[in-house]
Amino acid sequence: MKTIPVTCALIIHEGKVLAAQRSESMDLPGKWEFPGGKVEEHEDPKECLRREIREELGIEIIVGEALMPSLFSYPSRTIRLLPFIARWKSGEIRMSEHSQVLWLERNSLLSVDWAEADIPIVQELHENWVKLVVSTNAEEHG
Ligand SMILES: Nc1nc2c([nH]c(=O)n2[C@@H]2O[C@H](COP(=O)(O)OP(=O)(O)OP(=O)(O)O)[C@@H](O)[C@H]2O)c(=O)[nH]1
Repeated sequence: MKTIPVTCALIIHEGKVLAAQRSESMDLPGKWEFPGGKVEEHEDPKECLRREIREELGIEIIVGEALMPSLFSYPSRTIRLLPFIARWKSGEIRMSEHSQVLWLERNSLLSVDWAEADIPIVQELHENWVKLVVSTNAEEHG
């Protein structure tokens, strides 16, 4: 089976990370994820992520460091999830696909029901919170 590349954004703002809940009309309904989506043919992953976030949340982001990809097989498909640290650049969040979003702190990061493919990424973020979140937050405040 073909592996599907999927980008996702760990959007850091005010020392928190944005998590989005998949709605009933999506697959994995009710599961939490980092927003993003499938990379189109010949598309640059960072460009894909900026496009997906614009479509799903209506905001512009600055895409930064790539984290370790997560390869995961669901019963019907195998995905390679490509996570990137990102910052909120402009716009107001308007959800077009998700049922809700939450800004999570380190101590609430493990409390939501993550999509299985996201778990290694969530763990990496939890372990490296200071490096990944606190330093991104410092950049945000220049
Ligand atoms: N965006 C995103 N998708 C994820 C994550 N974790 C995870 O397992 N997935 C899975 O990756 C696949 C692609 O996600 P998607 O539905 O957001 O992609 P898309 O918007 O391009 O899809 P579509 O245009 O086919 O509707 C889905 O099967 C989704 O369940 C995640 O953190 N972010």
